[in-house]
Amino acid sequence: MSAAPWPILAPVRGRIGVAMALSGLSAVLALASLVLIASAVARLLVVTAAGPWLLIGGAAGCTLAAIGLRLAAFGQSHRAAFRLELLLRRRLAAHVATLPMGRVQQVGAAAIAKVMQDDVKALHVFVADATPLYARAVVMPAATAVVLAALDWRLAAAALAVAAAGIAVMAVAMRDGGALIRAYHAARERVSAAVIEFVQAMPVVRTFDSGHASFGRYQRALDAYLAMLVLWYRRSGLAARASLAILAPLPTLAALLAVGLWTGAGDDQGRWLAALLTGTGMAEAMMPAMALRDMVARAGLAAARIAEIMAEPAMAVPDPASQAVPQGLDLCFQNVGFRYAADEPPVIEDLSVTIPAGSVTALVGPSGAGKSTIAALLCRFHDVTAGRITIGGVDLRDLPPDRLAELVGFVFQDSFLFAGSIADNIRLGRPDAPMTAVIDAARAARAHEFIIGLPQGYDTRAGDRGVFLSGGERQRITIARALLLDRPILVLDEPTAFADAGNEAALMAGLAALMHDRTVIVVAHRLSTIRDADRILVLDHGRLVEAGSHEALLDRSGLYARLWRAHERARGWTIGGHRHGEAV
Ligand SMILES: Nc1ncnc2c1ncn2[C@@H]1O[C@H](COP(=O)(O)OP(=O)(O)OP(=O)(O)O)[C@@H](O)[C@H]1O
Repeated sequence: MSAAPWPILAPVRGRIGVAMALSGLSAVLALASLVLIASAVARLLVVTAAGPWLLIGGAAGCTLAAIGLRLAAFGQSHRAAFRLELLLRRRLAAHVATLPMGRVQQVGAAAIAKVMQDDVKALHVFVADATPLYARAVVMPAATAVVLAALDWRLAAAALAVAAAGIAVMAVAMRDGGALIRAYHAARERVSAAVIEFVQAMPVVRTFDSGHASFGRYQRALDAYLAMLVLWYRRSGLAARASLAILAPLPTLAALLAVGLWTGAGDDQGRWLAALLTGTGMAEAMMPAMALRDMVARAGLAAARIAEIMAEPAMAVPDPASQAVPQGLDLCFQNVGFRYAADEPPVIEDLSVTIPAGSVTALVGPSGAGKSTIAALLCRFHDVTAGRITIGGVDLRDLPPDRLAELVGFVFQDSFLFAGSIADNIRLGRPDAPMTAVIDAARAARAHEFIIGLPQGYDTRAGDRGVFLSGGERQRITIARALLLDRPILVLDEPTAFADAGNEAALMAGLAALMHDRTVIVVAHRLSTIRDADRILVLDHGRLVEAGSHEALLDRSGLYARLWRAHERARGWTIGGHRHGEAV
């Protein structure tokens, strides 16, 4: 992983350059002010000399200008930081929007959000605060060395020797610095992740282990973090403190005094005073170098993570010139194969089946058979790795994404609600839909009754910090959303997953309305919900093993018949081992 943040700062390089130049100039003026003060004091020591008002005025002017330039430098760097933050967030958002949905799920929405928030923020802080300091840490010692050399080479040599000793000891403190900083940040991130997991998993934690085992992970992360800090301290603690002591003003002052007295360089009071005033600042200006190195490393890590997301390949989009138009809406799987990663075994193998337009097709099979993967392939969350899927004879990959979205609607298990009103959530794909259409969709999805019971009805806020809705209620809102969109092909992955026995029937009635005149592919665990499907495709280990109507499949006495019998048995049994209807 590259640890250099500079390439990613290219869009604001100009502004950063100006900020650094202003900061460097400010350092030079601060130095000039010291030289002028030294000259003024030297003049005052000579009784006959007239009041050195010009020098004092010059020093005051230089100081004010130095302060002004420093403020201007930070102003520039902050403007650059805000611009960079805006640019990076926009670019990341635009790029993430082009990634295949399946890849977004694999990388993890939380991980992507962290890059877009925290890593971009880290670069903001770096540009805003570190770049002017960086310029100062380089310009100030260099300019001081020049001034000292002009005053007296022996005094310059003394100050440089102290600074060199400080840097040498600092280099010892920073050996393995890059690796240590990376390990330190990795340990810190593990602590953050463990805290988040601990808090998010609180309901499970409290139910199952009263916190002992789960706290262990957090504890281990903290222990590793502490061990990291101790190691870092052992490796570099003494050297770091020694370097800070050497780079403090006193050692330089002592060296300048000693050399001045010894060589006679101090005979010229003006020069000596100037050397004493300016020389102490040389070593001190180098002190932030250590903190800056850490900031550069942190910004480098953030930049590398941003670059990693930006390097994720976008979903292949068809050539805009190719105007492939589906002839009808038959869905056809032709020798479809799919694997989640090149080095993993296929989860779908040689699937060939045609789903006629207007039919209801159910996908069933044991857990892990590949049902949800097929649903995801139909929505192009992933692209097939062998064969092809066509709509009306056109490969999904040859349809522009917005055209595909116009044809295929979906309802998945994890129904996401945006922060906004319930009505806006239903309107998501059709923001201009009239309220009557929203209510009709909610009625058909069996959501209207509970919505009007909410504090502000359809205007009640849902999603983040909104009203608390049950899993089934959220799912019915997403079904209403799909209904309002009115897509000709509908993919439903476990649409009744959260429904209880009572509202499952109501939900199925709503779904029946949704299925009317549409091509529907429904993934189901509860076989009772799909027994009326036109055709049931039975999958096992990624292969199509049976296909037919409920009755035909029962007659075959194959996998479907076994699944059905298991389903019936499960429905008949209650916890405690009593059959429905038995006296308890
Ligand atoms: N994002 C993923 N990355 C890697 N492997 C995955 C991913 N999602 C699913 N799989 C694997 O693909 C196989 C098929 O999973 P899939 O979710 O499609 O099965 P399913 O039939 O829908 O199962 P279930 O009924 O339990 O939901 C499983 O072996 C699963 O572990």
